[in-house]
This record gives sequence, structure tokens and C-alpha cells, in this order.
Amino acid sequence: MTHDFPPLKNDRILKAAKGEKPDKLPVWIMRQAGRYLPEFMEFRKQHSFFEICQTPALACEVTLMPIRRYDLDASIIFSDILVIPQALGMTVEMKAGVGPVLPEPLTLENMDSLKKEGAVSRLKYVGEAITLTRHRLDGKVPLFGFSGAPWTLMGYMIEGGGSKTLSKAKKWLYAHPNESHRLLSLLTDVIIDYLIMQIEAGAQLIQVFDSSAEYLNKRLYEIFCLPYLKKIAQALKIHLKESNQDVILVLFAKGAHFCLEEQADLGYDVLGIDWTVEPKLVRSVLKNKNITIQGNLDPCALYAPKEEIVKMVTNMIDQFGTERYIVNLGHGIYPDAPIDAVQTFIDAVHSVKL
Ligand SMILES: Cc1c2[nH]c(c1CCC(=O)O)Cc1[nH]c(c(CCC(=O)O)c1C)Cc1[nH]c(c(CCC(=O)O)c1C)Cc1[nH]c(c(C)c1CCC(=O)O)C2
Repeated sequence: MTHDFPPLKNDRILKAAKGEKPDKLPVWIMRQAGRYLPEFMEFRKQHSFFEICQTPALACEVTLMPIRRYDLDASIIFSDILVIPQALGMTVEMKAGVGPVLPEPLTLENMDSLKKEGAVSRLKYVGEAITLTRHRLDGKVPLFGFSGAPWTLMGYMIEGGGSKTLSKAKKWLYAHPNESHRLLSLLTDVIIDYLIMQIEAGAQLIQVFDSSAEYLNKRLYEIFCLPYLKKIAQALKIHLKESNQDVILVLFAKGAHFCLEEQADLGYDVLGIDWTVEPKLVRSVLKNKNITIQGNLDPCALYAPKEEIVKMVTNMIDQFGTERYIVNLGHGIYPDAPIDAVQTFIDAVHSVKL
């Protein structure tokens, strides 16, 4: 599909992802388009969460909010990982102060009622938001599309929302492995088609969020996650090759420090690292892997005084080194992050001489 998008003016993140040298270190922030921005909170008084997700003009507006305010090097389309369970026929509510709630969680008995057929066509609005946003960005920075990973989606679907232990979803892994694989396969198929749709709509990078990886161990991750994450990367790479496109693939498996090497062999161009992992350890474990690292300032570091933030950022960059590196937080930004601290963070990154 040709879209005639405006030419890209800032390719720092694409360069870093491919192992080329950018003019400055690229920086963006997970969950940058949302809740900590006063303009977003104002916007949310007029529109419900899923109304914004499902209305391309509104999703585009929110995506652009942090780009107007800050000198970020990438944008990420406003949406949520839970639009997939929604498209599969599950009810998802966004409750103020609680987070996402799925009032009728998935069970062994009702899992066959998931509506795989047509799921991606019910997510067409995400593609439309991406295309519109690519035009409105006017080439200022590249645009990320994203999806939840199979295991993270499975967790929310079975738990019916967030959970401290994920014990209901993990029970499936231990007690019902066949049904778990059936569900993870179904989600993988939908995720692949969904991400291809986002690429065709104009996404220049894709991030897969496995935010619930931290609840598993190496054995469970090898059995129930790595094969599916690999299938996703391979299918996307085949699609990109056949359609002669160049799109960067990023995997953020939060807390999966028990299998960094295995993650590096899945076919993604970039690995996101959470803040609990030592930068030097990451670099030493992955030194022969030709992979770019993204991360990993503790989101809570933004509560520190300005001078401390600058010191922590400089120290982090020293430890990661400036090659094959994209600066980010080690998880999504929190709703009460001071907006000046975000500016300090970005300026500290961009002031590093390469
Ligand atoms: C686990 C997860 C979810 N959603 C997402 C993840 C993976 C990333 C991560 O681990 O943080 C991903 C996500 N959610 C949202 C984006 C938008 C783009 C961005 O700015 O990064 C992205 C990339 C918007 C959102 N998603 C949500 C909000 C706030 C809801 C509101 O405005 O009422 C936003 C802006 C709601 C949401 N959605 C989800 C939760 C747990 C919550 C409630 C807590 C919270 O606020 O983060 C599920």
C-alpha cells in the first residue's frame, strides 16, 4: 500500500536500531502519550478511554501531545494492548483508579467462544489512526505501532484485569498446558495479522509489550513465550522482506532477565530492558549478538531533584555505551511524573556528545 507520507526528518532511533551512528542518542518514553500530561487529563474529561482509542482523530491528537511538548525522537500510537481481547469479543472496561477490568474473564469452558474470525478487521480503527498520525506528524519523528505479547494478553484475559500474582493464568500453564498452547497460538495468529495491518497503515517501528514476563521463570518462558515471540518476529520479517519494507521490531519483556540471550535470538532488532537489570550485565551477556538495547531508567528516578536526574542519566549512558542504544525508561512513565523532570531527562540524553 502506498500512502505518500511526508519525508522523515529525524531518523535517530532508526539509525540506532540498525547499529548506525545517529547525530544524538535517541530517546522516547514508554507510555509517553497519556496520563501524566495535563493536556491529556483535560482531554479525558470529555472523552472516554476507548472512545479515544476507537476514534482516529482523537487517538492522533493524543499521540501528538508529547511530541508538541517535548523534543522526543519517536512517537507511539495511542491505543491499548487490551483492544485485542476486545476484538475477540471480550468486554474490557477502563475503571478510574482501578485500571482495566474484564468482567467476564476467560475460562476453560468459555474459551471457544473467542471470535478469532474478523478480529483484525474490527481493529481497523488502529490502522486508520496510524495512517492519519503519520501524515499529521509531518515527518517530525517516526511512529511506533504496538501489541501486547501472547502471554501478557492471556494474563489479562484469564485474570479479568491486573493481578498481583497472575496465579489464575499461571494455573493454566501448570495444570492445562494444552489449552494454554491453544490460546497462545490463537493470540499469536491475531497479533501477527494485527501488526502486519499496523505496518501497512504506516507504523515505522513495532514494539511487542510482554509486561507480564516477570511472573514467569526461564522454564515457563521457554515453553510458553519464546516460541510464540519468535513466530511473531519471523512472520513480520517475512512480510517485510516480501513487501520490501524496512520496519524495526522491538521486544520489551519486562523482568525477563533470566533469558536475555534467548530473547536476542528471536529475530527482533531491539530489546527493551527494565530498570532492575544492570546495564553492564546486559552488554556483557549480549556482546556478540548485534542487537540494540533500549532502556532503562527507573520511572521513579523522575521524582529525584534535577541534578540527580542528570547524574543518573549520564551514568546510565556511560554504562550502556553510546553504540546500539536507545534511551528510555525501564517501564512506562507514572501518572504523577513531574512534567519538568521529563524535560530534564530528554535534555540530559541529547546533551551527550557522540
Ligand atoms: C500492561 C499494559 C496495558 N496497556 C499497555 C500495557 C503495556 C505497557 C506497560 O506494561 O505499561 C500499553 C499501552 N497503554 C497505553 C499506551 C499508549 C501509548 C503510549 O503512550 O505508550 C500503551 C503503549 C495507553 C493507556 N492505557 C491506560 C491509560 C490510562 C487510562 C485512562 O486514561 O483512564 C493509558 C493512557 C490504561 C491501562 N491499560 C493497561 C493498564 C494496566 C492500564 C491502567 C493503568 C495505567 O494507567 O497504565 C494495560
